[in-house]
Amino acid sequence: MTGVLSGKDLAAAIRAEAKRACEGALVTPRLAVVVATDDESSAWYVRSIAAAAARTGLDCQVVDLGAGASPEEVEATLAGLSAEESVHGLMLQTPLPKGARLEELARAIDPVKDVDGANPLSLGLLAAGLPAFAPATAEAVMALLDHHGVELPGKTVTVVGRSNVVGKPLAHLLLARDATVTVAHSRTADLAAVTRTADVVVAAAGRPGLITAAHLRPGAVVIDVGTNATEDGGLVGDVADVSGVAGAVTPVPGGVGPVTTALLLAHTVEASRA
Ligand SMILES: NC(=O)C1=CN([C@@H]2O[C@H](COP(=O)(O)OP(=O)(O)OC[C@H]3O[C@@H](n4cnc5c(N)ncnc54)[C@H](OP(=O)(O)O)[C@@H]3O)[C@@H](O)[C@H]2O)C=CC1
Ligand SMILES: Nc1nc(=O)c2c([nH]1)NC[C@@H]1CN(c3ccc(C(=O)N[C@@H](CCC(=O)O)C(=O)O)cc3)C=[N+]21
Repeated sequence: MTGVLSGKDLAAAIRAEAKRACEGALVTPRLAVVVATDDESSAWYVRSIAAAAARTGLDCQVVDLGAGASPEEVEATLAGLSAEESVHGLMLQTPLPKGARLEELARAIDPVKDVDGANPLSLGLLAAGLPAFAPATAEAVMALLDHHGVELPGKTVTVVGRSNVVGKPLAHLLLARDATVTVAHSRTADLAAVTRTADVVVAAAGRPGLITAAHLRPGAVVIDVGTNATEDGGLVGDVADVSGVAGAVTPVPGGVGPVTTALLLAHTVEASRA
C-alpha cells in the first residue's frame, strides 16, 4: 500500500501560528513578490501566496514587471523594495527573463528580508550550517518528512534537480540531518540507477512523469516538488503513478506546494520581528 503524504494539515498548522503572530503584532508583516515571467507555475504560486497572506493577516504586494523586463529593471526594483522600511520579506519569482540569473539579481535582496533564501549569501550560510532563511520549498520538503515521521539519519536520499532554489539548498539541509545525499541532474548518466538505491527520492526537475516505478526501490518515500501546469489549467508533479512500488508519495496539488506557501509567510513574520 502506497501512503499519501499530504501537506495540507501541516500547512494549516504553520499558517495558524503565523496568524496568531500577526494578530499580536504592532506592524502588519508585509511580503513583496517581484514577478518577471509569464510562467504558469509561477502564476499559480503567486495566486496561492496572495490568497494565503490575506487569510493569515499579512500584507502582500505583487510587483509584476512582465516577462520582458530587463535584468537591470528587476535589480533596481529589488534594491528599491529592500530599502523600503514597510517591506519585511522580499522574493523574486523564477523563472527569469532570458539572460537574467537569480543568484546575481538576488544579491540586491537585503539578507534580513531574504525570506526565500535567494541571495547567494543565504545559500552560503545554509551550506555552512549557520542561521539563514532557507528557500521555502527546500524547507517544506524537510518539514513534510519530519511531519510524517520519515527518519533521515543514515538514510540514502537522492535529490533530482540542482537549482539554487530547490536541489542545492535541500542537499545541504539533508546533509545537516545526517542523510547520505546524492544530487542528480540533466547530465546524470543513469538516473534510475541513482534513484533506485535511495530510501527517499525528491523529484525537483520540472519534468512531468520523469520518475516512474522503474526508478524506485520498493518502499521508497517519494517527495514530488514538481509543479507543472497542464494545458487544461491543472497542475501535475514530476512523479508518474508509482502506487504499489513507492512506500509513500506526496500528492500534487496538496503536498509540497501548500507547505512552501505557508513557510514563506512564516519567514516573513519572522523577518518582521527581527
Ligand atoms: N512545490 C513548490 O513549492 C515548488 C515547486 N517548484 C517546481 O519544482 C520544479 C523544479 O524547479 P526549479 O528547481 O526552480 O527548476 P530549474 O529548471 O531551475 O531546475 C531543474 C533541475 O532539474 C534538472 N533536470 C531537468 N531535467 C532533468 C532530467 N530529465 N533528469 C534529471 N534532472 C533533470 C536540471 O538539471 P540541469 O541543472 O542539468 O539543467 C535542473 O538542475 C519545477 O516544476 C518548479 O515549478 C519550484 C519551486 C517550488
Ligand atoms: N523564487 C522562487 N521560489 C519558488 O518557490 C518558486 C518560484 N520562484 N517560481 C515558481 C515555483 C512554483 N512554486 C509553487 C509553490 C506552491 C504552489 C502551490 O501552493 N500549489 C498548490 C496548488 C495551488 C492552489 O491550489 O492554490 C498545491 O500544490 O496544492 C505551486 C507552485 C514555487 N516556485
